[in-house]
Amino acid sequence: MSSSLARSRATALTRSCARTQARQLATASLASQSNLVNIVEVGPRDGLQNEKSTISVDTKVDLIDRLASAGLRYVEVGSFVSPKWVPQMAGTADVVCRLPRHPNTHYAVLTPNTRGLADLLSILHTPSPDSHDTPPPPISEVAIFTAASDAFSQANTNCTVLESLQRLESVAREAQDNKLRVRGYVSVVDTCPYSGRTDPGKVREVAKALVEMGCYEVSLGDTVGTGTPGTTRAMLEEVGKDVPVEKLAGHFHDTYGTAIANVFEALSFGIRTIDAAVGGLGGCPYSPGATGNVATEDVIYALQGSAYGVQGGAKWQDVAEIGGWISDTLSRQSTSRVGRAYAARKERQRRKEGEKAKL
Ligand SMILES: CC(C)(COP(=O)([O-])OP(=O)([O-])OC[C@H]1O[C@@H](n2cnc3c(N)ncnc32)[C@H](O)[C@@H]1OP(=O)([O-])[O-])[C@@H](O)C(=O)NCCC(=O)NCCSC(=O)C[C@@](C)(O)CC(=O)[O-]
Repeated sequence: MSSSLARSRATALTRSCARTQARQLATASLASQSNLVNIVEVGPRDGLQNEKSTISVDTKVDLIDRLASAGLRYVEVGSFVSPKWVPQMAGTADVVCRLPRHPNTHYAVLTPNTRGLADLLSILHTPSPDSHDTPPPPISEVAIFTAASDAFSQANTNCTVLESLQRLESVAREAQDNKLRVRGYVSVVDTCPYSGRTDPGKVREVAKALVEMGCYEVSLGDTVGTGTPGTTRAMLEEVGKDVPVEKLAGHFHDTYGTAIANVFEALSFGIRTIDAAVGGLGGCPYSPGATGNVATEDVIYALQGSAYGVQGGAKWQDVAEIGGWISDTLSRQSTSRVGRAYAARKERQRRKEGEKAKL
């Protein structure tokens, strides 16, 4: 065999070994991963921020209490953002002060800047006037958010992506100094409502920057809800080059009806944290035309009989009841397919029992 042929065979062998090794590593890492899915319930924040009617603090606290009682282990309860930008989040300070205590449920709030974080910290650090023994409100985490396009970042937070990352660095540092975990969001990972298709390379760059500033997890937001399993996979593969899958979460809006398919694509990629909103509530006020998040009850229902379970064991029926209640309270239709089917089934049963009682 000529030496150049031997060299090229050796190179091919090395490449094929490297590919096999990479495949084995990926399989081993997936196999060692739990198949339990963490659901981040964003209904009280992402869900309510876009509602037209005013929502009382009582209703918000009641919603959070019901969600935690149903077994949801992680609830985003509001945002310390400017009320001029997002009026529905104006009562977040009151919500935080009245949070129901559920020891197994983590609560988080969004803080877009140091002003928002300072408002949160002043609540956490001010002793309760009633009793010095009362522990501070149970907030263990903040979420910071930016985007993969300048146009969306400008519309949502009045600055470019780069400026937002600079702004968020001090928020992340200060939050960690105050023993709060930090979660990051990247919006418009599939399409931007102002500038069109998003470059997955930009998503990768921004997600990496968030991890570098200390985010334990980065949630990838298909804000507009245009993603398909194909585009979602391509974006995840790009981001996965710089951010380990254990640090990624999926956040899918359901505008084109592909959110559940995208959830399963993300799970098959190795992601184990999915954001969802009860009743399919939600939408970003700066994402015109986008509908709500994937419904929590739809995600839990779809996971039945699959290889995955739900961390905390929340039942889809309980979540559908809450989705029905909050939708009625807000005088809107639930967009959860499961919630609607469940309500229709209950209505049929009620009618049947009514007819039986008449006989
Ligand atoms: C970031 C800012 C504040 C910049 O807004 P700005 O106007 O550039 O801020 P500013 O520093 O110039 O301040 C302007 C005024 O706002 C006040 N202000 C300043 N900061 C705060 C604060 N934290 N809390 C309360 N007030 C605040 C500040 O005090 C001042 O008051 P004034 O002197 O005019 O009376 C603004 O753009 C903002 O609040 N944006 C929030 C937008 C938002 O909440 N969007 C929805 C959440 S993100 C989302 O939904 C997407 C996600 C996460 O779900 C994932 C996905 O689906 O993609």
